[in-house]
Amino acid sequence: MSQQQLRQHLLNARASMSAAQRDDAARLVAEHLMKLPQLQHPTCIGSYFSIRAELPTQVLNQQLINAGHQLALPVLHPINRGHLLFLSLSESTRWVHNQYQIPEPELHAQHIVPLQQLQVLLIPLVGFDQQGNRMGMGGGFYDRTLSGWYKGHYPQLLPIGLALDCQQVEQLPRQPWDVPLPMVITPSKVWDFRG
Ligand SMILES: Nc1nc2c(c(=O)[nH]1)N(C=O)[C@@H](CNc1ccc(C(=O)N[C@@H](CCC(=O)O)C(=O)O)cc1)CN2
Ligand SMILES: Nc1ncnc2c1ncn2[C@@H]1O[C@H](COP(=O)(O)OP(=O)(O)OP(=O)(O)O)[C@@H](O)[C@H]1O
Repeated sequence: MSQQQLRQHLLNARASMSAAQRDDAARLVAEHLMKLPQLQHPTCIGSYFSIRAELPTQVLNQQLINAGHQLALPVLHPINRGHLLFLSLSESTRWVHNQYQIPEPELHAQHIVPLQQLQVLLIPLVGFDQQGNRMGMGGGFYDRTLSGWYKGHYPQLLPIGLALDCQQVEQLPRQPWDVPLPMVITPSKVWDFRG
């Protein structure tokens, strides 16, 4: 199976679940997440605005805000193509749609949160394997975001992939730029890939 066929296969698996099943899954993932030591005091968390059949994050995001965490959401970088910026959310955040029709906070330079300030980064997955290798939508956005982390630039940051159980495969082909995740959370389990 080619990379593109595998991505389509995993997207189909994800889409075959009902909205109610996905909501149940999101509740279980939120329970796992909220128990992590990193979330036991108010902190700064990068999250995402879920679309289509992704693990839903709207309820989870509100739960994190209610627990006192500061959230930052991804915005496609307007100049540095293929890169993401993370913008802090507030009650006055205005939303715009990006080129993929994903809602993102309106870009204001003063709302940019550098990765140095994030303790946790929640990452949408199309698939993941038993070594923590991930597959995304194919834009390389999170590969670029994670490359600095992989080099040790943000030692405080814990990247966590969020997924449905049906998104796990035994082994994904690993590209040179792929950064394996230290942790993935699915409804059934917290997958800790750290040595
Ligand atoms: N909710 C969410 N937000 C996210 C991501 C994500 O995967 N999920 N991203 C994760 O990287 C970034 C956006 N990357 C994306 C890359 C491709 C497509 C997508 O739908 N691609 C279409 C082709 C569309 C086109 O080329 O115009 C496709 O593959 O069918 C979506 C998001 C940042 N924000
Ligand atoms: N660190 C990087 N620097 C430059 N280009 C990169 C980097 N990481 C990935 N790319 C490019 O991005 C493209 C997409 O990579 P890939 O198919 O692995 O995306 P993905 O991991 O599925 O998507 P995403 O990271 O958006 O979730 C590749 O063609 C690759 O050349």
